[in-house]
Amino acid sequence: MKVIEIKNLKKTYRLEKLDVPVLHGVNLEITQGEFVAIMGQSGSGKSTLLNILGLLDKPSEGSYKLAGIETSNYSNNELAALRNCYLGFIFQQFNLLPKLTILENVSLPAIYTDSKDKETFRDSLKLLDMVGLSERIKHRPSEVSGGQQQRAAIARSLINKPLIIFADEPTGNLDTKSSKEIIKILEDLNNTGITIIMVTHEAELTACATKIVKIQDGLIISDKKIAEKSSSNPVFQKKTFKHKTFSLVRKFRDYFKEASRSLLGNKMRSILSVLGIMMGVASLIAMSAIVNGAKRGIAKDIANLGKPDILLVVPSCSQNNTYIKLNIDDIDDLKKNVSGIRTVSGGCYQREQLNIATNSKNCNTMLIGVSAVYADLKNYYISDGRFFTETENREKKKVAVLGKTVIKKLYGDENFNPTGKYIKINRTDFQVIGVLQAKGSREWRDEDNKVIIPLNTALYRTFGTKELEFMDVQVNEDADITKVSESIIKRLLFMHRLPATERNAVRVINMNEIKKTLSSATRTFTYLFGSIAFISLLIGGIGIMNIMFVSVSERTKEIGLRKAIGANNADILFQFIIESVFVCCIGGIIGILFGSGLSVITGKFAGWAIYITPFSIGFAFCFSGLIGLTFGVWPARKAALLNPIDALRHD
Ligand SMILES: Nc1ncnc2c1ncn2[C@@H]1O[C@H](COP(=O)(O)OP(=O)(O)OP(=O)(O)O)[C@@H](O)[C@H]1O
Repeated sequence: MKVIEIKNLKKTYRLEKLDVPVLHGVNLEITQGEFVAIMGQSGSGKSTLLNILGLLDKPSEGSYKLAGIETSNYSNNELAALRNCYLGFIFQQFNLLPKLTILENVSLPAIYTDSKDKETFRDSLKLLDMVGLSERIKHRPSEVSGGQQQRAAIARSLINKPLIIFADEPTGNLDTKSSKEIIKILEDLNNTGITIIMVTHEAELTACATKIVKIQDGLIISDKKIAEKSSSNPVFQKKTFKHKTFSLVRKFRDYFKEASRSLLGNKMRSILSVLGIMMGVASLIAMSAIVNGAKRGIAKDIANLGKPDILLVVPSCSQNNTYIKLNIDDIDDLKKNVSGIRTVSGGCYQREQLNIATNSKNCNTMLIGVSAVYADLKNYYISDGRFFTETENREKKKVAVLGKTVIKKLYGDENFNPTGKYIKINRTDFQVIGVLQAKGSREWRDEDNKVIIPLNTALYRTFGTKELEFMDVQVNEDADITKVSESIIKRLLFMHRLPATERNAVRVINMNEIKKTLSSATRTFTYLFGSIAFISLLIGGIGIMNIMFVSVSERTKEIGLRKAIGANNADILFQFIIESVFVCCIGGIIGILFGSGLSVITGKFAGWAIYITPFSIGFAFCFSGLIGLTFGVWPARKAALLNPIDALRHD
């Protein structure tokens, strides 16, 4: 049976502006089981012909039938499958992958087939035994001699049980003894029915050939059959030349294995790739931790501002150095005479910190005197006991509500319930009637380090003053807050007998405005830090792309070899994309750990609130994978589209 039939085959290489015709209409027939030696002078076109016969290159013109089927109708992927299943290659340069062991090199073509791992392992061992390399399976190519490398390459070419073996000057780099050994192996293989097509310069190596084809200036000048030999390889009849498909799961497992192998094989390059993305992810995590911490703090501040629609009234200094001395009568006056007001709370606090003593323990804290409605307006919740009533306020009762920090300082345990007990404020006994629910501390400010007493008690018994420091005015829901604010100023100026020109003697602050400002500051923070982190990740991604391009360029020969032994475009594309995604995900994980550690340490030293959310961790990880995918596609595509023979010839 004719296994190869070519008619009028031409090949012209196209250089930039120059056409180089190499084969000028070659006709050749090879029968199954033959051992063909192709000979000719250097530059005559032997390798070009062999590469076309081996489906590594395409002819410019003419017909090439492999097993009776025209090959020009096959797609690139089908050609890859044909190379993988039916053809074996032995190169002058051996083309073993230096980072893989001899055993791994031999098994390599099997990863592009559907054969089982165990089978491949067993077959590889058998083949290595056959070529006399059983003792060297764990060695790397650089650790064995040239002859041994070529024997390993022969074993590799046999792993998928090929029907034809193409050998391009297989002994070109070997000494005489090794050359003889290699030719002997090829002869033995030919005796099992495998067709051998070998390019050689050396006439003595053609002793075992059954046919010698001589080529000169791109034309066959002699095609001489020396011995009659043909075989009817039973495998040949069983096999069909069609593209095989096999489990995607297995394919991806192999891509993953190849990617990790290649990353481990190029540690320095992998570390550099990981580093770039790691820094990007670390900055993303650190920034999101800081922004989320700040957001939480701001949210707490907003909550501490109390109910919505509250106006804070505070004395202020006008241009004439006048300021309104707010007093307790203003509270009732505003309630009565300004429409749109729901309730008013007055307040004063001791700026100098007080000494509160009980059981001989002292504690410095903030003493605040407020109206009974204050707790409701400012969202103060009581964890034990109760807040004081308006009656207790009017009757100047000596009762106090304590914050958790005060309790901890006085009783040693913040969970202690001191209701009913007495504490001394300025040598006067106050009964503790309630405990404030913890609000937490924010940077230097501890919201729980306070004692609240009724306003009248504070003014008349403790502070000895009639001046209020602030008033909180809650506005009706349907009222226009700006108008109410204006009316309050007018009423206070009137009550304190000040002209309208002194309107700056009091300030009315709209808490809603403050809330809006805080929220918009949070948003600005998020966008600012988010874009910085995004840019640093982008830079990391561009770094990955550069390194991947370098990797593709460094490994062009490897890509050529993989394609020669059967990898199709998708195999190469996925291998490189998975490598890039894999590197980015590892960079992402290290970046998450590094960024979290960094933000916690920075937070401790700078006194910033830090909050690392599971979302930001998940987002950083997925985003780093996405960066790997996005920036890996271009280099991977470049690798996938390489022509096998051009890639193999790459230096
Ligand atoms: N990719 C290419 N682009 C342009 N010219 C090429 C290319 N490959 C080969 N050639 C040219 O084609 C001609 C034949 O090359 P080929 O490698 O087939 O010769 P050969 O007979 O195998 O030679 P040798 O025995 O020295 O390997 C040479 O002149 C070579 O320069």
